[in-house]
Amino acid sequence: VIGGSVAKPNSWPWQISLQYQSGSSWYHTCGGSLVRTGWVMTAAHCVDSARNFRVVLGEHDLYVNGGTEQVISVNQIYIHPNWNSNNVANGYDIALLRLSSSASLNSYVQLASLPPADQILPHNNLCYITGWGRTSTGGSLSDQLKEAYLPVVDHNTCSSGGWWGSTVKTTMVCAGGYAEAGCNGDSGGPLNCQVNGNYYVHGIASFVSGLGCDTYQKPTVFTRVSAYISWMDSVSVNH
Ligand SMILES: C[C@H](NC(=O)[C@H](CCCC[NH3+])NC(=O)C(F)(F)F)C(=O)Nc1ccc(C(F)(F)F)cc1
Repeated sequence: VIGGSVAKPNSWPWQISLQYQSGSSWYHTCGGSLVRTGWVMTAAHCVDSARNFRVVLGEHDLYVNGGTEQVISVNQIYIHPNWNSNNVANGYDIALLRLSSSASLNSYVQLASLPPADQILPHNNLCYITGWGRTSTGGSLSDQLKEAYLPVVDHNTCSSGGWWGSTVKTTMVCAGGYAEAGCNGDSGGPLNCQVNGNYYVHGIASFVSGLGCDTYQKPTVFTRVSAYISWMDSVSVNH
């Protein structure tokens, strides 16, 4: 996350750290959201490599054991069937991870609220991106979970010339500020949007400009969660 600030610990209790194993160590690679006690929602591009993954719930500082963490291995990965790893502009950058055991819900670990199917937020709707991603383009990951104010940029604006143009589809949500953005390592994490006083996960961090995470008129692009409610229901009810 570029800009913003360090979040109050566990103030986004559905946020998870998706980690992969290399040798005997584990590394943060993406964010995600706990959507059922046994299911995590993340980006397809985070899990389309043949790696061993685990999720860490109740996490704040990646390098400090705060005593609130729950580490659970990933049993099964369900990537959207239309996802094409060579074309993130196509969309479908969404995956569901089946956990090997259920998370214990408490004040540090809670389920995300998902929006109703097909809900579209208005321009400038209040949202926050959260994640442990790079804090500057090419910089290092954040040790502690960060949050940044990222108001919605409506599709009309986001898909216009000089902005993302036709790269952005209606199955995506754009959000951005002038100095705030998602960056590598925030992928898969939530865009937390306030609707009638409650926070809902409306986006899954998908991509930023290859020219830099906070490039002018290239707001962070998220998978629009409300476009995939029925797909998620069909996966979880059948597995
Ligand atoms: C370097 C930059 N990285 C990203 O945007 C990465 C992974 C994107 C998946 C692509 N396999 N995503 C992020 O950093 C995220 F946090 F914003 F989600 C990138 O690849 N950007 C990018 C790629 C393709 C396209 C386009 F859709 F145009 F093909 C636009 C931007």
